[in-house]
Amino acid sequence: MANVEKQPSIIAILGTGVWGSALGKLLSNNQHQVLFWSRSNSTTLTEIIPHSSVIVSAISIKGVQSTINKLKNLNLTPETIIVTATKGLDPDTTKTPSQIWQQAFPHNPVVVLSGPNLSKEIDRDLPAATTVASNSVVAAETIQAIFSADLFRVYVNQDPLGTELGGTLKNIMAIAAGVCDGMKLGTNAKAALLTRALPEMIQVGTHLGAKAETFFGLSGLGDLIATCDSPLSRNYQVGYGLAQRKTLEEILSDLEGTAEGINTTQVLIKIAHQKQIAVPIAHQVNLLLKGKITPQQAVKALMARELKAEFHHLDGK
Ligand SMILES: NC(=O)C1=CN([C@@H]2O[C@H](COP(=O)(O)OP(=O)(O)OC[C@H]3O[C@@H](n4cnc5c(N)ncnc54)[C@H](O)[C@@H]3O)[C@@H](O)[C@H]2O)C=CC1
Ligand SMILES: O=C(CO)COP(=O)(O)O
Repeated sequence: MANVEKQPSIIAILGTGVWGSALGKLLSNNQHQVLFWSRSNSTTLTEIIPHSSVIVSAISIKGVQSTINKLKNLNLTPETIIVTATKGLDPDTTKTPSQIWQQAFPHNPVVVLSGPNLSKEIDRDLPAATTVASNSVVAAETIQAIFSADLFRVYVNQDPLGTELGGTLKNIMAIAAGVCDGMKLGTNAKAALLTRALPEMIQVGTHLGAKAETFFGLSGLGDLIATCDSPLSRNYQVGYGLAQRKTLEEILSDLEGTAEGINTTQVLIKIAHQKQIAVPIAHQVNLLLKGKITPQQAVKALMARELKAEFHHLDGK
């Protein structure tokens, strides 16, 4: 890590859901002053943004653009670092949250924070690691210093898109993993699913400009392992419920917080169609979410795919 001072900063957190609250707690424990904003509390953005050197967004994807629109009138200084912790894709533009933030604030450094970070475990002070990624190494190292703690280890990465897509795409795979466990398909099936999920994520990521190696890091493989193996994951819970033949409406009515994978699946299918990328697992998750197939039919379809070499470079396709 570069020689970045761990001085107390004033940090605005946008979104007071479970992730925004957990991030706020980490920062308060590091002696930073945390100012929270959410659409439902009485504090206004005008009251907190001008005082903050860092803005952390932990808003679900559906609220990112409207929150940015509110911030645009506030004349951010170009030194203000924007950190995005959202794991989703915009349904209208298919953009990632960091792309939306960067487009709105082209002169500000934008840092992606993503990793295997189930908020309930972090709230219980269990050890965890994450990645902060940016085109600005200085900004990423500043955020690394601000968040790092005895129980929260932060790595820097220079591939913000790959870091963001790892955390976003694994939500689709977490739905599939929940289905797999809910159907009690066994350990072999789960291992096969997760192992094939990773190259599917890499295929999409590299088509969109991310580096393949990023997907082997905390934000890719790390988050895939965490979310696909934990009943704490809301996306996993969605898949588990589908395997029990609950409707999506029934599942969502019991769900605590946001399962971004539902929207991400739809957006990914759109991207995959436009760019002609094969996304077999996401395709089955999409059909399941839409109620067009049963979990059993999804398994059958994945098992019946055309036989092929394990790695693309082996058959040149
Ligand atoms: N909970 C977790 O363990 C983690 C969650 N994330 C990501 O962080 C994001 C937030 O997740 P959670 O806090 O878990 O969800 P949550 O459902 O608990 O909170 C969502 C937050 O977004 C805000 N929001 C939603 N729509 C909005 C709108 N139209 N305008 C303004 N604000 C709006 C809500 O008010 C709330 O503050 C998601 O993208 C999630 O994938 C990332 C890492 C870990
Ligand atoms: O991204 C997460 C953990 O890293 C949280 O997963 P869920 O959104 O599925 O709960």
